[in-house]
Amino acid sequence: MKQNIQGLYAITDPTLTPDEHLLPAAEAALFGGARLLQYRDKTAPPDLRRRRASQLRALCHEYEALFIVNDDPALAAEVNADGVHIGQSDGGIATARALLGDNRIIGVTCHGDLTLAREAAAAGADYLAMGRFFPSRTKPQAPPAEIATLKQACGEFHLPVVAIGGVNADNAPLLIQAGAASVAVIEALFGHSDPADIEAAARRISTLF
Ligand SMILES: Cc1ncc(COP(=O)(O)OP(=O)(O)O)c(N)n1
Ligand SMILES: Cc1nc(C(=O)O)sc1CCOP(=O)(O)O
Ligand SMILES: [Mg+2]
Repeated sequence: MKQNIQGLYAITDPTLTPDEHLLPAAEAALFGGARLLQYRDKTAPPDLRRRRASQLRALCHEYEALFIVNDDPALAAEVNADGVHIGQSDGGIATARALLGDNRIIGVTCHGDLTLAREAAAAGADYLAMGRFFPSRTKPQAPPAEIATLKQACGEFHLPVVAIGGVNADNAPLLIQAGAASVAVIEALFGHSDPADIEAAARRISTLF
């Protein structure tokens, strides 16, 4: 499972994709080639989050893609997700590892900071997420990161590095050439409402790998 952290990493967004369209939108991204899918919803009530996370896990596994839950290691454990993504304020790697065990994936936000990346790698992260590399309308306040730092991280760590922030089919090649194992994308996929357009956008990015 951990060796499959590679390729297009789709991340859901409740503002861009209303709940009633979540499953068809996610399926379109998977059909277009997404290899990982993260459920990122900070606003849905707990029951709905549980139900959607279980449904997305099943969908991802139909496409042999990895299913990751954002922010919430307890939910990831409860729905038997493949892993969790945590930021610098999301409770720490040790807590997540205690809930998820050694076989699940823990991804960690390291911004553009090699010190954070070294700490995350030493604490047992399975992938390092760096960004944001381009302006992002989804998370404009995310601190900017340099592609030179991405290149350095990809050379230094024996872990996959995921690049995020304003990524689309036109700029993704810069990140892949720098060594990113995966690019994480929200708006360039889910900014489309027609599933056929989501699928086409996913395919354009997926074929870059
Ligand atoms: C793959 C990936 N990389 C970075 C993030 C950002 O995580 P975080 O810093 O915790 O911010 P939020 O997503 O929780 O707003 C991510 N989710 N996924
Ligand atoms: C959730 C998130 N985290 C970031 C970081 O830099 O840590 S950038 C970001 C938003 C990514 O969405 P889009 O592809 O629409 O820019
Ligand atoms: Mg977070």
